[in-house]
Amino acid sequence: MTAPAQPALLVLEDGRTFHGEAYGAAGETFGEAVFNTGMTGYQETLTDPSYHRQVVVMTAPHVGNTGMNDEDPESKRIWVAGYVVRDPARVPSNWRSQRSLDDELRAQGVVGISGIDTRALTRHLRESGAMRVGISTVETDPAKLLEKVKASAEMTGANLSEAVSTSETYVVEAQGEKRFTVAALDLGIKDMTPYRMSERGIEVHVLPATASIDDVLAVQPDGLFFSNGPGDPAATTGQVELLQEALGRDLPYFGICFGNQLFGRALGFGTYKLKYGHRGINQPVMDLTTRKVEVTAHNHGFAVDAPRDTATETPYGVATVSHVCLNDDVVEGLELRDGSGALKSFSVQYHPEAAAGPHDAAYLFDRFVQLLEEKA
Ligand SMILES: NC(=O)CC[C@H](N)C(=O)O
Repeated sequence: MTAPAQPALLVLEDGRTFHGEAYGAAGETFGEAVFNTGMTGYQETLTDPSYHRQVVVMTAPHVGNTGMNDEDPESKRIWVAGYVVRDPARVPSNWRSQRSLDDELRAQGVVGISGIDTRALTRHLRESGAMRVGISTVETDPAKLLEKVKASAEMTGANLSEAVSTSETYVVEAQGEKRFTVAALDLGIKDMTPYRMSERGIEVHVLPATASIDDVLAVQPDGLFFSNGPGDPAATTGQVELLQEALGRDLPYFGICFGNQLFGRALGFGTYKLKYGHRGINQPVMDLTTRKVEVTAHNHGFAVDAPRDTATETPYGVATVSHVCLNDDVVEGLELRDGSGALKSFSVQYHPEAAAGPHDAAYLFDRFVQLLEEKA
């Protein structure tokens, strides 16, 4: 006999209400409701710091089947503010599983809800756009929960990277012979990213989000990297100025996701909020130089506003859009070249570290190494 399920309530900012069952920790939570279409990789999703303050709805109908292990997390904790699933696995089954997802959510105090028609919820978010949401196992009155949702923090204008960043610098050593040193600003970095660099002979110094240009130069870097991270790129100023100083000193730069948005801002472009964002592991992106299409992992709710077909003169060189998403033509990559056409810096909006996701975009780490080689 299993204990009767505890009811839980989900209320969206526009009043749409779903009734489900408590999943993970009991309690109440608020955040921006977003959906992720990945059929695998829930452990990487949960521990991706970019999901800070977001309630993630999984479109995969059955979640938790392979349990949780100590190898796959992308950071030290679960960052999602809440978790919405349709049908959780009652018994995880995988040779690597160490505990159940339900137990892990509970141990980390993450409030979730199950038994939700996640298809209906996702269609609603697609039609009406990402919005605030509340989940509660204690409030039974939707109107009262709605009031709290409306009083909760918005994602637009939120500056969150410092809240998730490391407080101390740490070093990820190069595997094999050390070839280069890179200063990586942790705006919410996923562990796989420095790992992908270390595999290529890069010693990665992961710096706090508050690092100054002097902190960056102190590690005598061959290149600079800005990671993914939560929040609104338009609400970030210090890191944009840091990047501009580095570009002014001709330091080669590579950025991923938030690092692409801040690169865009450093080059003078704006950013804007997408209606419901891209979150999943099968998003088609075209490299506009080679016209090759790659299938990629995404997690972004904002994007860079830059012209597709014309180059833009900036104080640091000539900037162009290098990649676009084939679903909606959103900018997925930027390049900066000097007057002779040589690559100086670049960034992508998607996730070449691919945790979780396909490895089509791994070449971008090789491109960074090539850039460091050319500069050496
Ligand atoms: N993964 C990321 O770096 C996300 C960047 C930004 N917070 C966005 O939602 O667009």
